[in-house]
Amino acid sequence: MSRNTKMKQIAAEGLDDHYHSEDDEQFNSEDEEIIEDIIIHYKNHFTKKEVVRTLDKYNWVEDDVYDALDDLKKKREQKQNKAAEEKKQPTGGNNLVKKQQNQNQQGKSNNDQAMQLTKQASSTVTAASTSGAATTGPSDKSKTGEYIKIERDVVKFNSAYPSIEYDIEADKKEDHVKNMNLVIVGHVDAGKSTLVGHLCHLKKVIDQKLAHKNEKESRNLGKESFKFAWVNDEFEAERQRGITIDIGYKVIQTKNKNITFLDAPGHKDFVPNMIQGVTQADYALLVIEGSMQAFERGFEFGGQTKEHAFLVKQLGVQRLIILINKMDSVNWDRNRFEYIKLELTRFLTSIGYTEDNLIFVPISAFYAENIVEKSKLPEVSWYEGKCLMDLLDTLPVPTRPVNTPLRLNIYNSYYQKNKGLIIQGKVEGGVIFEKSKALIMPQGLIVQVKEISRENVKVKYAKVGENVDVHIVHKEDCEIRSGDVLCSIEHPIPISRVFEVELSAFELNYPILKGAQIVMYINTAKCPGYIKKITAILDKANGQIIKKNPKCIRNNECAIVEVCIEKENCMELFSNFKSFGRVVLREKMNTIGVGSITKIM
Ligand SMILES: Nc1nc2c(ncn2[C@@H]2O[C@H](COP(=O)(O)OP(=O)(O)OP(=O)(O)O)[C@@H](O)[C@H]2O)c(=O)[nH]1
Repeated sequence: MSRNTKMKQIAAEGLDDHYHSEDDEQFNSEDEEIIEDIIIHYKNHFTKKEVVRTLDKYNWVEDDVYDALDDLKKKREQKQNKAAEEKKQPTGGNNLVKKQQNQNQQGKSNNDQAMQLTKQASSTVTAASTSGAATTGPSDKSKTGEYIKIERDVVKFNSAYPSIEYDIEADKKEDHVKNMNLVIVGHVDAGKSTLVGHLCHLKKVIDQKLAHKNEKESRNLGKESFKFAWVNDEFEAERQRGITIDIGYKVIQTKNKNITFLDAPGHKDFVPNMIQGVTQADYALLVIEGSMQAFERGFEFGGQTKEHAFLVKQLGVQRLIILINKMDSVNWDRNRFEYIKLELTRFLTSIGYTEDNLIFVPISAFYAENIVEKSKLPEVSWYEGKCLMDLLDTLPVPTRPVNTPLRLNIYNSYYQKNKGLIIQGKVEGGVIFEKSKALIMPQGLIVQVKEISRENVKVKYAKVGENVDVHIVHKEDCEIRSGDVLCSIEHPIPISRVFEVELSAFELNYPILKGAQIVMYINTAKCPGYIKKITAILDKANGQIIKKNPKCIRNNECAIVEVCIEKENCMELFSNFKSFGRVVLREKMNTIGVGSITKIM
């Protein structure tokens, strides 16, 4: 019987004074676990006695206990802060970072002021320096929950990192399966969500009850054709509009791999969400609607096929599987397939793909033809290639940079009652270990990694390429956004507001001028800013400068520009970390360029 039930029983029996103090009490293991969880959650804030007293006071109703302790903690902190303020003597360094953080949080930072602060800061990470590789174990000098003084070293920002050896083979018991991330892109309504939804049905990734529910509800709304798409499109707005808005994640196992399918939205308005999916992907599936007129609609100016293919390439995905979908609606016409293949090959090779890296498969996502099994329909007998899942199973898992400092790109975070803060993200570099310390940037906050889980399974460490949930010891006042980075304390990711980009301009309605207001996407972070300087126009073929200090950048030109963003953000040289060194430029809902960071200032 748990303490909670015990208390209720005792209360019912009118024996409220049965328990007096912690000293004369016996707790069963469940009680101990609850007490332990609370103590861990409020590390260094409450004693066991205080926790037990509060639990007793609130009849072991945990939600009430957490609320009460939260209140108490806040009050104590306010009191302590007040006392500290009174004592405090003005100092330089640490206040500088706080000041920057305050400015960032309040969104009030004025460009020149922040630049001034950036220049004043000197050149090492003081509180964080540790003897070994900080990513492999806790640092004894730095304290969890402490904001450290991140000092800027532009020379370091612009040099290569040392190679780091991680002792991960020591843990042989842990079976790291081959993980692969696949993003699914394509023009709106091409059938991306239907494909993932149907795969989930066939692979029994979703519960049959949910499948029936989706079928029934979509039929009642006259939208039965979306019954598979609803597996991913769970939000009301998505179902009403019949489109995907946010990235959907589904993990499906093949014979040899765990494949995470990232279902990206096809609609023009949600390209930023699509970019978020692409930045996590090893390969991309480009879904094309094969029906008459539909391919043409998606392929022409204003359609998303070209923009998606271009972004996928520029964001570093080299291999594309092109699924020509809805082939049932054209009677599996081989000529239609060959025509689309020809047109797409022409375009895709013009933007840098090699023919060897393009694979075309005719499919019907709705009728599951050529998806998990090769189609047996006589109309499809002309297709000699593999079905989608067999193809995916044969793709090599890309080699990933394990010997780099830890870089975990955060794309979501949420607070779980009784547990603390959970960070969801992808390890882009190095290794993250449970019970280690790491740094959240750009905040400069040291955190303790309590637990790591992959696919809801606890693991001792996670390597580059893996999507994980990281449970960290919670710090209430730390606001974490998509695009922040959990990184090694010893080798923190650079942060800056000003940087140089080698940019390829794309689909411009009018030239880009100096001072143009733009939105930069650095990995998944959205950074508003402006073009500070146009340094040169480059020859696309050989990268040589053909014009210095031009007035503007025209469509399809390649240029070197200096960009200034409103707030400091995490970034890397493209040559150090591709995923943090790539940028996408958008203006008024259109993607106007893609580039790589060549200098951090
Ligand atoms: N005939 C036929 N229709 C299909 C097929 N695949 C998808 N559809 C239909 O196409 C419509 C759009 O499908 P979705 O899966 O929502 O398309 P999407 O690409 O995910 O759309 P967005 O996420 O909004 O970009 C739905 O009505 C599907 O039933 C197919 O193989 N054959």
